[in-house]
Amino acid sequence: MAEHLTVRHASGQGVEDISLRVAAGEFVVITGRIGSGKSTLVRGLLGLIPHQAGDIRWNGVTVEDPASFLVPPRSAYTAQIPNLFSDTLAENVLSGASEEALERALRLAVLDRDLHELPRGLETPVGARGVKLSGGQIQRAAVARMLARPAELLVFDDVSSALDARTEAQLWEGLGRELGSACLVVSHRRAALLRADRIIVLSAGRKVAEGQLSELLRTSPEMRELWEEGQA
Ligand SMILES: Nc1ncnc2c1ncn2[C@@H]1O[C@H](COP(=O)(O)OP(=O)(O)OP(=O)(O)O)[C@@H](O)[C@H]1O
Repeated sequence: MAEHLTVRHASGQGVEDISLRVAAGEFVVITGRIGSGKSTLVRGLLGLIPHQAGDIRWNGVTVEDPASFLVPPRSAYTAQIPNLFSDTLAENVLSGASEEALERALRLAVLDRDLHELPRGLETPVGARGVKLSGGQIQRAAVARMLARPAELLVFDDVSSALDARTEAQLWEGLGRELGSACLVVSHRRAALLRADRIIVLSAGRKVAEGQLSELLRTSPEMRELWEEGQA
């Protein structure tokens, strides 16, 4: 879906000449150190920041305006620091999706266990004027919102602040079991790396390795270091 993509911030930093593909149903992890360009790459890919060179494609066809095209039912995204609207938790998760989707979305996002702690459960007002949720709860609510409507491609930018390692493994396993969507996941966690069909390793804005975990652990020093430092 990206061919030779270059995305630079005003500072000049960013990612250079990255090509990546995600096939239907595939689970692809983008990993790398802090500041290696993982968020810049997914934000550029989704058209949330402009790219300076390269091409974004969907089923082989160039996408002229990714920001308006890569939305449900094609693609959905959870940002590293998402926002909730000033409304109830239920409305934030549903925002127009069907009620039947709610229970599954809450369960898959591992938010169901938090509901009894909230003063009014799903009817608790959240967002700027509502009850203050933890950073993890906000991120899980955003994941639940993403899962409440079908999308062929789910993009997660680092959910590790929302989920402990075991719960993150549960999320990836649940997605695999219950949804057929392709996943593009930014993560440094072993839970994600172990689940990955393919891993893309970034370093200083460049793709330095790509492949399956076992192969990368043999061939990529950067992957080996990341794995050994892994906090999972
Ligand atoms: N909005 C911005 N404006 C200017 N430079 C930025 C901006 N966001 C990121 N950068 C720079 O671009 C480079 C890549 O950052 P990016 O956030 O994509 O890395 P990352 O791998 O996602 O890191 P993290 O693990 O912290 O999320 C870094 O050098 C960073 O300082």
